[in-house]
Amino acid sequence: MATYSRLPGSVALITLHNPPVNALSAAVRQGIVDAVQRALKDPKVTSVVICGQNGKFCGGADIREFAGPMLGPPLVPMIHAIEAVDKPVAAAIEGVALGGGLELALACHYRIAHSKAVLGLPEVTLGLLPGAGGSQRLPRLIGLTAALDLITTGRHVSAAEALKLGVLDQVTDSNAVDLAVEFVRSVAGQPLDSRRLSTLPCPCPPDVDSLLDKVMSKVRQRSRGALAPVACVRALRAAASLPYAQGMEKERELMATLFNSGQARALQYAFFSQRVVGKWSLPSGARWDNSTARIISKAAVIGLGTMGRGIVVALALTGISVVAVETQEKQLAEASRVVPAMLQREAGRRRLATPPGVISFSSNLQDVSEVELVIEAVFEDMSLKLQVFKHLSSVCRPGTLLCSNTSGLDIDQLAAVTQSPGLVVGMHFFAPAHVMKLLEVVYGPRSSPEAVATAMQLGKRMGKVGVAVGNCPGFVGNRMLKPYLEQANFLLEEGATPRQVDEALEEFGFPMGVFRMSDLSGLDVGWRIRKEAGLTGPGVESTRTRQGRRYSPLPDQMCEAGRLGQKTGKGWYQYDGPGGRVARSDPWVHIFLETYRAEHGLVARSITLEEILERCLYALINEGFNILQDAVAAGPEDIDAIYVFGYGWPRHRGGPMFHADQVGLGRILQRLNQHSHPDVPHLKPSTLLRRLVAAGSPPVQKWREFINKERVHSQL
Ligand SMILES: CC/C=C\CC(=O)SCCNC(=O)CCNC(=O)[C@H](O)C(C)(C)COP(=O)(O)OP(=O)(O)OC[C@H]1O[C@@H](n2cnc3c(N)ncnc32)[C@H](O)[C@@H]1OP(=O)(O)O
Repeated sequence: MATYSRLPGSVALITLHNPPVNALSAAVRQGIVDAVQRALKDPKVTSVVICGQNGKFCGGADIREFAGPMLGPPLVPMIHAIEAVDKPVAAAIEGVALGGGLELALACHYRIAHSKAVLGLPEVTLGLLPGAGGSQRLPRLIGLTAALDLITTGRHVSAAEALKLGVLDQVTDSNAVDLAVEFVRSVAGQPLDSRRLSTLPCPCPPDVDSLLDKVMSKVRQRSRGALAPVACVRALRAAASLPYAQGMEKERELMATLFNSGQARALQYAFFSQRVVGKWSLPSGARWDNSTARIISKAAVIGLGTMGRGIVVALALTGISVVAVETQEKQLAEASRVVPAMLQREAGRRRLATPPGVISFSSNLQDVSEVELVIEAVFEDMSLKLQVFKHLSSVCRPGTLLCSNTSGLDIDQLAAVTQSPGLVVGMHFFAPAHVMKLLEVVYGPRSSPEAVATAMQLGKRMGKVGVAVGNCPGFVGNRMLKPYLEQANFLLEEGATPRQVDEALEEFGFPMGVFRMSDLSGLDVGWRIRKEAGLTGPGVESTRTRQGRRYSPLPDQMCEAGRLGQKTGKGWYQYDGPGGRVARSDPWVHIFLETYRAEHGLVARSITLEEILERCLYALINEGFNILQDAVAAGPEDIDAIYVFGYGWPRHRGGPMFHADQVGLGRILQRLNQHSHPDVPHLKPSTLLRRLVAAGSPPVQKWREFINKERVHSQL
C-alpha cells in the first residue's frame, strides 16, 4: 500500500509500503493512485514528495505478479497521471530506484537522491523493456546515447553517476526525504512544463541511424538470441524518431510481445533461482537461517596456479588479508609479480579506488598458522591434496576452516585426514576465479553447518552466487558435463564435425560450443582425469567400449598427437599459434576423424542440428534428474543457477531443468528412450524423470515438493 500524510508547509508525503523493496504491487499502485488524487484535491497542498518506507524508494514492478492475471490499477496511466499533476512532485530516492521504481521517479518533476542510492532500468535482465514509459522518458532526459547504454545493459548506476548523467537533480549525504520536502516547498507555484519529460524532444547525436544500427548489431552479438535487448533498441529508435504518444504505442507493442515470451518467463525464473539458492538447506536440517557463519578477516590460499591466483584476488577485493602460499619458487616469483597487477586491474574494473585487502606471499606452509580459513588450490591430484590437508591440519590453529577448490574429488576423503572433519568443505571456484560468479560450496557428510554457512557467506562477500551441493564425483556442474561431453564425442564418431556440433550449441545460446570450450580449457585436463580413472593410458586396450560402457578414445588420441587446444595452437581447431584465440576448421582434424571412422568400421552419416542438441542437452538434463534424485542438489533452481552462472547456459533459457520443463518432460523422456543404448548408461532415463512424467509433468516450481514427497514414501 501507500500512505498519505500532510507535512507542515503544505507538502503532501506519499510513502510506498511493501517490504522488502517496496515493489509496485497492485496494492501499492492503488495506494499511489488514491494518494495522488488526495493531494490534487486538497487545496492546502502545494507540492508532493514520493518516497519509500525503510530507506528504499522502489525496486520496480512486483515480479511475482507477472505470473498471474493483472489486478489493480495499471502502471502506465498511474505514471502519466503523476506527470500531469499541476503541483510540483519530487521523488525522494533512498536505497533503490529500479525498473518501474525509476520510471515512477521519471514521471515526477524532480528527483533527489541519497548518495548511496542505486538507480537503473534492469528490465532487460528479466526479458522485458522499461514498459512504463521508461524507454521514452529516459532518452528525453539524458539523451539517446546514454539511455541506450543504461536500457540495453540494465546496469545499475550510483547516485553520483546518475547526477552526472542528468537523471537526478540533487544528491545528498543526509536525509533525502527532508531535502526533497524542503526543495518542493521552494519551487511551489513555478511552471512545470519543462519538467514533464514526455513533452521534451529526445536529444540525439547527428548520426542517429548509424548509432542505433551499431548498438543493434552489438546487442545481437552479445545477447545470442535474447529478444529483450533487441526490443529495447527498437523502443529507443521510436523515442528518437517519433512523437511521445507514438513512441509509447511502440513501447506497449514491444512489451506485449516480450511479456508473453518464454524468454521473459525464463529470465524471471533465473532471477528467483538466484535468490532461492541463497536459502540453502542440507539433508541434516541445517539451513541458511539456523546456522551461523563466521566472519573471516584473514585467509590463506595454497597453490598459486591460475585458480589460486584468481582466488587470492577475489578474497583481497573483499578486504580480507590473504597469505598466498606456493612451494615452487618459480611459480611463487611469477605469482608475486602477476597477482598485484590482476588485483589492481580488477579493482579498477569495479571502480574501487584502492584494492582493500593485503596480500603476503610465502613459500612456507607454516605461515598459514594464524589464518581463520584456508583454501587449497593445488594441482588436481588426490594424493597431493591429502598431503596438504594433513599438513594444514597440524599447522593451523584449532577451529580453522579448511576448504578445497577441487573440481570434483572426494571432500569426505580430504576431511578424513584432518583433526576436525566438520570444518572441511569444498569451495569450487570457476576460472577466472576473480571474475566468474559461480561458487559450488560442497558439503560432505561430516561438514558442520557452521562451515557451510561460512563458505556461503564468504562467497556472497566476494560477489559470488554460492550454491550448496552434496559430495559426489564432479559435484553438480562437472558431473552433468560428463554425459554432455561424451555425447559430443560420439557425434564426431558418427559423422559430425567439431564445427557442426559447436554451431548447434552456439545457436542454442552457449557462448562457446563444446569443442571450442575444450580447446580453451585444454584437452589434457580431461585426459589426466581419464588416465587416473584407468580409462586410458599405457596398458589400456584401444577399444570403443571401456569399463563396460561405450567410450570414445578420440580426445585421448588428440592429446597423444600433441593437440592440447589453444595453448599448443592446435586442438579441435587450428589457431594462429600457441595461445591463439581465433578458431579455424582444421583439415587435419577432418582427415583424423575419417581415418578413425575407417579404422573402427564406422560409416559417417548426416546428423541434424536437432539430434546434436537432443543428445548433448538431454544427456546433461538426465544427469540433472539423477542429481536431484540423489539429493546432491536441493532443487532444480540450484542446478539451473550453477549452469547459468558457471557453464554459460543461456540465461534467457533459464537453465537445463527449466528448459526440460519448457520442452516437456514427456518429450525429453521419449527422446532419451529413443537415443538410449544399453552401453550408454547416461541416456537411460532417470527414475525421477519417469516418476515426474507419470505424475503428469508438474511445473519446475513444484519439483522440490514432489521430490520430498517421493522421498518420504521411499519412491526415489
Ligand atoms: C510495465 C512493467 C514495468 C516495469 C517492469 C519492472 O519494474 S520489472 C522489475 C524491475 N526491478 C528489478 O529488476 C529489481 C529486482 N531486484 C533487485 O535487483 C534486488 O532485489 C534489489 C532491489 C537490488 C535488492 O537486492 P538485495 O540483495 O538487497 O535483496 P534480494 O535481491 O535478496 O531481494 C530481497 C527480496 O525482495 C524480492 N524482490 C526484489 N525485487 C523484487 C521485485 N521487483 N518484485 C518482487 N520481489 C522482489 C526478492 O525476491 C527477495 O525476496 P525473497 O523472498 O528473498 O526471494
